[in-house]
Amino acid sequence: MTMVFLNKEIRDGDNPDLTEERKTATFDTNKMAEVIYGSEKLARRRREISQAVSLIPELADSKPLPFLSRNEKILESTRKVTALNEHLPRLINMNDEDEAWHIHSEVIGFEGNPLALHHSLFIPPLVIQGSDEQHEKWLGRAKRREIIGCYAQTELGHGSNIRKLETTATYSLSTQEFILHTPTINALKWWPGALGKSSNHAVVVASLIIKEQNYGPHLFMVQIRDEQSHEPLPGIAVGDIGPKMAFNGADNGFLGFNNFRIPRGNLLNRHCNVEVDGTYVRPPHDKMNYAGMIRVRSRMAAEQGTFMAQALTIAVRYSAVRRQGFLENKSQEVKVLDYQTQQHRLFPAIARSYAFIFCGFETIQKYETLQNEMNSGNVSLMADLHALTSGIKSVVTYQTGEGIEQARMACGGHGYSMASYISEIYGCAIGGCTYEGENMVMLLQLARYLVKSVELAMRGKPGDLGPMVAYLAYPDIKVDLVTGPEAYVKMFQHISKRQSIKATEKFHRKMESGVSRDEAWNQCAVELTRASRLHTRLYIIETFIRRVDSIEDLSIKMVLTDLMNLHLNYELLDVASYALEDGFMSSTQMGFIKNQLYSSLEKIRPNAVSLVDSFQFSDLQLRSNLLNFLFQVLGRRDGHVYQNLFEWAKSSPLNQTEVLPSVTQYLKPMMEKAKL
Ligand SMILES: CC/C=C\C/C=C\C/C=C\C/C=C\C/C=C\C/C=C\C=C\C(=O)SCCNC(=O)CCNC(=O)[C@H](O)C(C)(C)COP(=O)(O)OP(=O)(O)OC[C@H]1O[C@@H](n2cnc3c(N)ncnc32)[C@H](O)[C@@H]1OP(=O)(O)O
Ligand SMILES: Cc1cc2nc3c(=O)[nH]c(=O)nc-3n(C[C@H](O)[C@H](O)[C@H](O)COP(=O)(O)OP(=O)(O)OC[C@H]3O[C@@H](n4cnc5c(N)ncnc54)[C@H](O)[C@@H]3O)c2cc1C
Repeated sequence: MTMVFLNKEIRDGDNPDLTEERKTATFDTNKMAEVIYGSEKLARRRREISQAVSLIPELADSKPLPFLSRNEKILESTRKVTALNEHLPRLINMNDEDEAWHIHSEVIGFEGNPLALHHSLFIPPLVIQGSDEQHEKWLGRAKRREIIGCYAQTELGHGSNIRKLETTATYSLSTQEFILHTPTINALKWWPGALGKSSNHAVVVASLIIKEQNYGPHLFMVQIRDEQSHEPLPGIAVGDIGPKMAFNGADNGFLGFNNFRIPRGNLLNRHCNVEVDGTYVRPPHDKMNYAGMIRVRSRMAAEQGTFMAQALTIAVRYSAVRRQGFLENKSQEVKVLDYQTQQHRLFPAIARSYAFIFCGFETIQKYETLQNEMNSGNVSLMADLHALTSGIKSVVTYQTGEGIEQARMACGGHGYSMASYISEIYGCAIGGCTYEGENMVMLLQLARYLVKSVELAMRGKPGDLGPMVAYLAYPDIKVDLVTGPEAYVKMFQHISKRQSIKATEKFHRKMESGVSRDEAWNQCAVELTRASRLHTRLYIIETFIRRVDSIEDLSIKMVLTDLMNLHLNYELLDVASYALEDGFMSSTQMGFIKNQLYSSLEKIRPNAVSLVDSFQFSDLQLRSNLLNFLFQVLGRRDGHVYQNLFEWAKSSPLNQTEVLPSVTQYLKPMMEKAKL
């Protein structure tokens, strides 16, 4: 197989409609990939990895995954991930997390696997919260995969409100051990990925109790299964929680403890500790134990942006080969991509994918700075990054869900088939609205920060506002949108500021009228979450503009400017009512935004296929290659969807026999009976 990524390069046998699209592009997709992934080297490495993977047959799916049972899915994902691990040292730089993520998502896809959480949720908290001694003890073993782990925090009864987790870790002075216990059914750990059947270790989050005092949630390293037999250890009840909307190649699980003892040294104690005599040593920040969650949230914008980009690659390519209906020329049906409604469905989502990826790389860097600062004892950046990532995680997951669903609908009936792969992407991505902090809960976390910031501004202390919220104290000066992106930012700042102030004032008025603080907060919660969304969308816009400003290559800058303008107009139109309400935006400006939006769609049209080609997802990653094996087929780079859809249907297990037992056992007798 030849892997070809240059948009202008034409491959024999590709669907001519797609070839035509690639010819009209005004830029080089390899150059765009450098911008998306950060550098020539990073983009090239991704291509090299995809190329290498494509040459190893055992890394491909052996069957179309939707036709497999749950057990078969887990077996298949485990087969692939263990085969992959054998090849990894040769294929990637083992210290590079992005390369690891890329190769896993290529080989495993969205079905998950029993090691996915080992790398993303078990090792990181051990690194962040474990002492050097603890790293010595477990980290090497974990990295070598001598042990398999997961992150067990959520319980049957509590996920969002961590302070109320019921699993206890009681310090025993006499034996210098912690006794882990699950006092009620509600306290069973519930959801942790890879816990059910695969892990033999877990980082367990439990309430630390010393001399009957509760010190809140802390992290403990716990062995849950025997390393030889893989049987649960005495005092442990563990199992799978059953099938989910997606991610069924992974075994999310439950876990209960019956007075299960672990040594004192198993409390992850880089930042806090329990001394032999039971003295508690506080961490430098109250929420230090939550740092791992900030880390994961900081990675979600780029991750979700990539998920949406995959669905869009499938939908845009398909829309360029799907012909249905007529425009002016009645002798040939048009590509559905030529319909304005189709463009409006897909192009703003392409812009959001780019925006999320750009924003995501910034937040990952911010987290790395935080991590370095924390290691040297400075925790002052935690509050800001917690607020920022809480908002970003919520907005990107929701909008990614919207974008993927639009991609599905854009593929008509074939989008609803699992052959499109879009439902699997959707099922996995939409989980992001819930995992790593339910979206409303996280928006309300950001709202706390915004309310405090507005209060500072109201108290005449704008100098105390961080750069992220400085605009809350800016004066209102009308803007002329014709002048370009800065004016859009100012308009958005006004909208966001006004909503934050309105929500804060409402909250204050409620309290002044005698309503308790918590009740007043709840009565303003919808307005508060609106403020958080606006603030976050403003932040994403600003990162997009910053990124485009930094680009030197003219052809790339031009097409990304078109995409950015589309984003600016789409986003502003979506929230225009906030600015129309107080007259900050005129109806003439509203008309201008709409016209700009429609003209952006036209400008993007010739580059649409190349904009998605630039993500450089392989056919394997999109589950769209149908070489020796049968996979999902809609997003194929070569555009040959129809014959492959037919092959896919033929491979359905239902078609392996002409007459099914459902017919012989039930339908046939029913019809016979009806004849009597
Ligand atoms: C190598 C790659 C391998 C494989 C890849 C293969 C394939 C890829 C393809 C697909 C994979 C895709 C996806 C994966 C699929 C599944 C996901 C799997 C994992 C999911 C994991 C989880 O979900 S883990 C559990 C996460 N749980 C949560 O997030 C819980 C949310 N709740 C909380 O965080 C807290 O309870 C709370 C923050 C909401 C409230 O905490 P609380 O203690 O009650 O605090 P408050 O009283 O509200 O606030 C007090 C002050 O504290 C401040 N605060 C709170 N948190 C923080 C913080 N983290 N940092 C700093 N400050 C914080 C808060 O702001 C308050 O401050 P004030 O000043 O206002 O007082
Ligand atoms: C695919 C997947 C993988 C997961 N993997 C893991 C894992 O590996 N490890 C792990 O520990 N956990 C994991 N989880 C669990 C996940 O983190 C929790 O489900 C999530 O944090 C939400 O908590 P919850 O289930 O308690 O939701 P709830 O909090 O019960 O949410 C229910 C509703 O209540 C609302 N609500 C709750 N509190 C408030 C509030 N204060 N204000 C306003 N509204 C509120 C929510 O907005 C929501 O609408 C996973 C979950 C999923 C779906």
